[in-house]
Amino acid sequence: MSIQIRGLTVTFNPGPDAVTPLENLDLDIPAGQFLCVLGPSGQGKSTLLRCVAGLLQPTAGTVEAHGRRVEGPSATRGMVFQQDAIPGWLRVADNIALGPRSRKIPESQWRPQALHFTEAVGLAGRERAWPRELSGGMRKRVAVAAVFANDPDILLMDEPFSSLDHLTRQGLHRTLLDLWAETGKTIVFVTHDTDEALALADRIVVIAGGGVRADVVVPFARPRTDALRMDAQANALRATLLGHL
Ligand SMILES: Nc1ncnc2c1ncn2[C@@H]1O[C@H](COP(=O)(O)OP(=O)(O)OP(=O)(O)O)[C@@H](O)[C@H]1O
Repeated sequence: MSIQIRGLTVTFNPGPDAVTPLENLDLDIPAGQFLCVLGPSGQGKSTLLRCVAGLLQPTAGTVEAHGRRVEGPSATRGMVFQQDAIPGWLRVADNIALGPRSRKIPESQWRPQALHFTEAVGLAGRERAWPRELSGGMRKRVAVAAVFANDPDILLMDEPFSSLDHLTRQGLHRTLLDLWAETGKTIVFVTHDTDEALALADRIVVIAGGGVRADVVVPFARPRTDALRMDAQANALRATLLGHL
């Protein structure tokens, strides 16, 4: 599902203490793209994602998903947050089934998908575990399986892996890229880490000063390995991006 953002402006606290992280921002995201949104702290990345999610109404401008105006949250747009947002009182399997169950989808429809994504994220055999019995990386795997099991068209991910160590994060990158390749969903992934964006994205936009400061295509084939850190073209792209941060 494609996303069109036109003239997006968000002002918090109108008046003398007004903050306007986004001002007249335009962005088109084609269906199936893996877009990373990069930017310095406090420049409106999360605000942008919340507008696309329908969790925040813009002060001006519009967000459209597949040609329809976003006016509130919808199951067609799934979110994964930085915090461990999975409910601690639900076992792994119930966490992964939470979305379709709460939408009253018949179990015969969601059960095979839930099992598939449980396996795909590497949690087969842990279905009856409680979140507190899992590592931080495994809890993230539950969150990723849960969002895919709810079958949104668009995945909005706000620094989902930033609390994880390098190796755990790399593992989750591989899992996410495999699931993205398999399902063809549109992903908007916010990060402040240039290397994470280069590892994941088809395209990277830098958000700063209210708008899109840079918009680059990432030309590297997948799977991308640590060798990318040594690659001259990747270094040039990294330098360009860092120059905008
Ligand atoms: N609900 C709110 N009320 C008032 N100001 C807000 C609110 N949400 C965000 N802001 C302000 O808007 C600006 C942009 O915040 P936002 O969280 O979108 O930035 P960000 O780029 O995601 O930052 P970070 O990388 O640190 O997460 C900041 O100055 C923040 O303080």
